Amino acid sequence: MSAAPQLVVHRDKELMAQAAAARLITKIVDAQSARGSASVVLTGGRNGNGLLAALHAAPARDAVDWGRLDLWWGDERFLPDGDPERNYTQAKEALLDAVPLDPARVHPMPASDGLFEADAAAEAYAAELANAAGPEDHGPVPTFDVLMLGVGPDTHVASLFPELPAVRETERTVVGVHGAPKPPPTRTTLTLPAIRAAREVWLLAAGEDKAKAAAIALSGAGEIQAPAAGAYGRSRTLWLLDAAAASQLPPELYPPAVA
Ligand SMILES: O=C(O)[C@H](O)[C@@H](O)[C@H](O)[C@H](O)COP(=O)(O)O
Repeated sequence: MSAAPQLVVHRDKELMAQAAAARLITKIVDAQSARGSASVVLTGGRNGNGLLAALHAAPARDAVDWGRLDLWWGDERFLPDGDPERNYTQAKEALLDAVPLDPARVHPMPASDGLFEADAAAEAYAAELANAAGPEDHGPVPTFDVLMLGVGPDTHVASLFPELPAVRETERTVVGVHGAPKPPPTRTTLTLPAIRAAREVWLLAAGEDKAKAAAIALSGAGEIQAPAAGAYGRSRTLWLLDAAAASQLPPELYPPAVA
């Protein structure tokens, strides 16, 4: 488990998205320089897609070698391929269709009109992750350089919702979700063990509607009641917030004490 979460608070959600995009570019470029490729897990939702749109517009965008980037998803809404509500569809619109990715290195989660129903789709994605893992990963998923997670107002991350079975999973890396409180009800999601395989986990929270969730998750809540509290990386856990989302954090967490 990484040390205590780090917090970075930006003025507003637009600046948070731009700063997070710049941070991601640097992280990818550093990984590609050190290891020849980079591995990133994308998240759905307004903050996740806002970051991708900011990355699309970033002046340094093409410092990334897009052909040597592996993209995975933290969760997916179990809908037909091309459905506008799929996280993959929205990521393509926000960024992916505008950059020269290697299609073999882009790994969307299965759609509902494919070969599988949701639970089997989750098993298939877990197998794809395991197939991509090497001896150096010491586990059933590749070592992601950055795994990004939007934070829901109820503290959910990916499709791990408070008290539901998926957040309690301790063995499998991907599971199906049924009866999700955030539509659509059927989803597939990485589990906390898979999330924790990442070198760095970045949690994105912008907007007043995330203030309570951020305060709960960062104040010692348990992961079953507050899944965001259980999302941490091997070497770093970074919360990227805007001032509105940070507005209810306890004073010992934010603002930082003046040295
Ligand atoms: O499929 C999804 O909906 C997302 O993966 C989900 O986990 C999202 O990141 C959060 O609900 C935050 O969404 P917003 O950024 O839109 O609040």
